[in-house]
Amino acid sequence: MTDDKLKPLREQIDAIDAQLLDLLNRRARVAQEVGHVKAETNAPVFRPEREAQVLRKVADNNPGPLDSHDVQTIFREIMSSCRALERRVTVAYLGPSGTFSEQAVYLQFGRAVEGLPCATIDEVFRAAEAGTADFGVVPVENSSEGAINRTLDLLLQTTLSISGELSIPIHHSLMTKSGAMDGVTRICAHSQALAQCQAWLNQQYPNIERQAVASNGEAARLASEDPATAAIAGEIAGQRYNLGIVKAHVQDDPHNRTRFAVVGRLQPAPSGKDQTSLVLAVPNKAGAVHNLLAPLARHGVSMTRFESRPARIGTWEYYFYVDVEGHAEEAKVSAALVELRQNAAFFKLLGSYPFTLD
Ligand SMILES: O=C(O)C(=O)C[C@]1(C(=O)O)C=C[C@@H](O)C=C1
Repeated sequence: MTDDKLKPLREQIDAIDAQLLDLLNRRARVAQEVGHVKAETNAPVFRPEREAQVLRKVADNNPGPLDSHDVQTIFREIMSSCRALERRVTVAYLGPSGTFSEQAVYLQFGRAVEGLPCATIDEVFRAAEAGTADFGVVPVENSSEGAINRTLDLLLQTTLSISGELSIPIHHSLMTKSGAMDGVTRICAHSQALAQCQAWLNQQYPNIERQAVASNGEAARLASEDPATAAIAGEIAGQRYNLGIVKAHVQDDPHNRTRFAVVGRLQPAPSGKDQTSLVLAVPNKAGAVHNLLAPLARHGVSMTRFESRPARIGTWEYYFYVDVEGHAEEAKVSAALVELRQNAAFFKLLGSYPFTLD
C-alpha cells in the first residue's frame, strides 16, 4: 500500500536526479574550461573569494524548504569536486587523521582534497612553506582555553599569508578500546583538550594520571593499542581507531569551539565581505596602544579581535594580534593600515580573506 504511494514519488525523484546529474556535469565541464584558462597563466586553482561569493549567493537565493546551511554544504562539495577536476589541492593539517584539524580541512575545502597529516603545527607551516602542501590548516584559538600560542608564534615568523578562517564546534568524548574504564591507568589527549575537560576529569577521575600527547588523534591511536589507556578526542577519531565511547560530550563548556586559519602563499582578492589580520607591537610607554589603534577609529574600520602575546625578549613587551573588518585593498582599510604601520614599532600584515564566521 505504502509502496504504491511511494512509487510515483520516487519516479519523480529519479527524473530530478537525472537532471541534477546532467547539470552537475555541465558545471564540471565549465570548471574544466576555467582550469585550462588558469593553467595558461599559472593562476591559482583555489579562489576562496569566489567560493565565498558562490556560497553567499546560494544562501541568499535559497527559496527553501532546504536549510541554507545545508545548501551551502552541498555547494561546498560541488565546488570541491569541480576544483579537483582543475587540480586537487593538497592541505596539511595537524594529524593523524581523525583530528578536529582534519574536520576543519574538509569543512573549508570539501572532501575532494588531498589531506596531508603532520605531526606538529610547525610541520604544517613547513609543508605549506616548502610547497609540499598548497595550504595548511592550523588552530588559532579555542573558546574556552584561548589562543593556541604556537600558532601565533609561527604566524609571526612565516612567509605565508592567512587565506581563510573557520570555526567548528569541539565536542570531546572519553573513549577506550572496550568502551569501559576498567583497568585504565592513564588518560591521554592534547594538552588543550585536557584543559577543556579539566573540571569534569577532576570530578570523575581525580586519581587517573593525565598525559598530554601531540594530538587527540594520537591519543585515540594510543588507546586503540593499549587497553590501559583512555583517550579524550572527537568521535571521528574514536571511529577511525575503533574505540568505544565511555562518555560523550565531556568538555566543560558545551559551546566549546575552535577557530582555525588557512595559511598558504595565496593572497585572496576582495570577496565583498572580508577580514584582515595583522600583528603589531608598540614601544612600552603609557598610551602607546591607544595611540596605535587610533587610525582604525579615524577611518571607520571595526576591530573584531585583539589578542596580546608577550614578545619574549625579556622585557614586558607585547605583540598584538588584531583582526579588522574589510580587505586591505579597500580604501578605508588601506588608509588605516598605512597609518598603523607608521605608528607601530613592528607591523606585519597576516592577510585579508573572506569573512565566514557565524
Ligand atoms: O571560478 C573559478 O575560478 C573556478 O575555478 C570554479 C570554482 C567553482 O567550482 O565554482 C572552483 C574552484 C575555485 O576555488 C572557485 C570556483
